[in-house]
Amino acid sequence: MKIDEHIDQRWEENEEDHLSSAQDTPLRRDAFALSDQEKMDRIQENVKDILWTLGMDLEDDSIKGTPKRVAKMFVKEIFGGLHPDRKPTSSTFDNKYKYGEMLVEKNITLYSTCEHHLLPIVGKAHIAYISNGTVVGLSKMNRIVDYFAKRPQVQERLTMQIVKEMQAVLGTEDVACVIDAKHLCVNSRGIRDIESSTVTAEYGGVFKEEAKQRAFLDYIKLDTDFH
Ligand SMILES: Nc1nc2c(ncn2[C@@H]2O[C@H](COP(=O)(O)OP(=O)(O)OP(=O)(O)O)[C@@H](O)[C@H]2O)c(=O)[nH]1
Ligand SMILES: [Zn+2]
Repeated sequence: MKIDEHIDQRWEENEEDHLSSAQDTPLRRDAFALSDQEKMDRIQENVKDILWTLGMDLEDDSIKGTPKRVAKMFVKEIFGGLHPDRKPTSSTFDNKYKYGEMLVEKNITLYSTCEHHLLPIVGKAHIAYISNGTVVGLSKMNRIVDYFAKRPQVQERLTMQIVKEMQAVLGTEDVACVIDAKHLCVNSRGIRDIESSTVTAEYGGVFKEEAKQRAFLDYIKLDTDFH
């Protein structure tokens, strides 16, 4: 059986309704019909083909393991966050101590991959929220960033996905995220501007108010002009 027929057949067996929104990563409905191992086997052959086409000697000691390495890196590492099973479970707690101000988790290290060129995006994410009775373990914010970053991404979508997930976990709209990142597709090729970086922001609930945004940006000391 050809692999695509195989995917179709598995999809028929597992079909369930899937409502997607604008912030969702554009996945096909059969995205998880293949197992991780089947994906790695297939990608390994694809990478071998690319290297062979480029004229590389695949018998060379240093290169012969590359197709397998790249396949594993794609499926298990840099695109590992495509699979919903890998979404981190976020422990939440009652806000017993009644902390009512903004909580900011800043300078979260971010490594993602630009979906236009498959080159790295490297930067920092900053998240703020105001509890409405629930608080989340601090490290869970770093984990949420990492999960959504491990996909082919555009920075705008990544920023929105982080906010949407935090809102769902905390049961409040009052969540904000700012990302400041360098795109290697801009820095190392194409226009080759090593200095430029990209800042994106998503503000939910009370963070739509300018005063709250200012307070958040003050915490993270990002020099952003409003007008
Ligand atoms: N909006 C947005 N654009 C991105 C992001 N990452 C990369 N890009 C841009 O996607 C665009 C793709 O443009 P194309 O003209 O199709 O590709 P290209 O010919 O390689 O373009 P150059 O990079 O200008 O050489 C480029 O301008 C990238 O800078 C992102 O996260 N958000
Ligand atoms: Zn790019």
